[in-house]
Amino acid sequence: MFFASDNWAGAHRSIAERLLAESAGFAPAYGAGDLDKKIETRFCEIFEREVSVFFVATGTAANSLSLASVQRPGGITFCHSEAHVIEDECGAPEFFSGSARLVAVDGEAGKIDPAKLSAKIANFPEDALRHGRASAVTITQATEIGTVYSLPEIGEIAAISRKRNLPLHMDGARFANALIALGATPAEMTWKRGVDMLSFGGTKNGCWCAEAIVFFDPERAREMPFIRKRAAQLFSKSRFIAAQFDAYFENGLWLDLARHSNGMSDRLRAGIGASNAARLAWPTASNEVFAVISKSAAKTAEERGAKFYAWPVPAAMPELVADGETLIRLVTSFATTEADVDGFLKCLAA
Ligand SMILES: Cc1ncc(COP(=O)(O)O)c(C=O)c1O
Ligand SMILES: C[C@@H](O)[C@H](N)C(=O)O
Repeated sequence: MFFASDNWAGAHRSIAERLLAESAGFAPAYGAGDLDKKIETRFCEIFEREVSVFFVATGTAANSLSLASVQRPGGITFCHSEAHVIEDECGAPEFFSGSARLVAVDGEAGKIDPAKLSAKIANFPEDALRHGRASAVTITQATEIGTVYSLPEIGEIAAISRKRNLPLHMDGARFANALIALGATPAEMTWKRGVDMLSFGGTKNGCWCAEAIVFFDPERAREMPFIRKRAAQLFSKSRFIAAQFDAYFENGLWLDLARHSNGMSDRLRAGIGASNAARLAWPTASNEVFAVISKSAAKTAEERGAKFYAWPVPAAMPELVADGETLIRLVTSFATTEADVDGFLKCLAA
């Protein structure tokens, strides 16, 4: 019963087998091989347009280097107040961009509030020498708290960004989960709504270590080869990232894995919703569930082997948890089974 994070899951068998198959023989290094080119073409097909793709090792690298590529001296990137880039990346976005700053924007359900974004951007006029210059906006899809931006919501954030000619980045560490939750296509959920750059995550959805930066306008990608190499993120044996994506995309495996993962969270959501020993903290749509349970139920679950994290009560929801209760985060993955979910739900009823 492993619900701590999809980062705990292993690699899907098909991806592991493809890595093994690729491990023999020789191929040009540093992204110059045929398989690298094949995957770059595959990304263009998936997004229905010419894109530029850069493999990196982690989601943090994908986020930080994407934002670094559009920064300017005194630059400001606007993100949600609970965004991974501002809460969990140890200053990497600021570091790799040469000290650009992150400015938090509030919004309900883990999503940037458009009106608050407009107001924050207005605080940074183009000639604000001391205050800093608005340089980019970033949204997380699916968000850190398991919600997803609707297509119109993405379009609204993009329209605000575009008014000030600010590139819009999407942290897609759980991109496939959001696609399945919305029933959208990759193009509909990104460039067709005004997204300029994407951190495309494969690691949390069955890959061993496969992340990519995707630019929807190759002109914007001109500096990325140098930014990536300077950050020591250019894989010499890049074909092993390409091999993972090759299996990941083959026959739609990536979407099947996300569909399963979201489905296991659906099972959790239904079980918790029907329980009189727990309740959903807020509605979620991806592979993350946040629940309020009694501390005794949490203890029972942990004693029975369940792994999950307590989660900080959002500042905007001070009344969420009563005495004797705790807020927990449950994350499902491609490897989660119905037995895992049902076993956890039984702990709540114990
Ligand atoms: C929403 C989100 N973005 C980015 C990341 C960063 O990924 P990594 O831990 O691979 O740097 C994570 C990590 O799980 C995440 O949850
Ligand atoms: C904890 C957080 O940093 C990590 N990205 C996760 O989702 O598990």
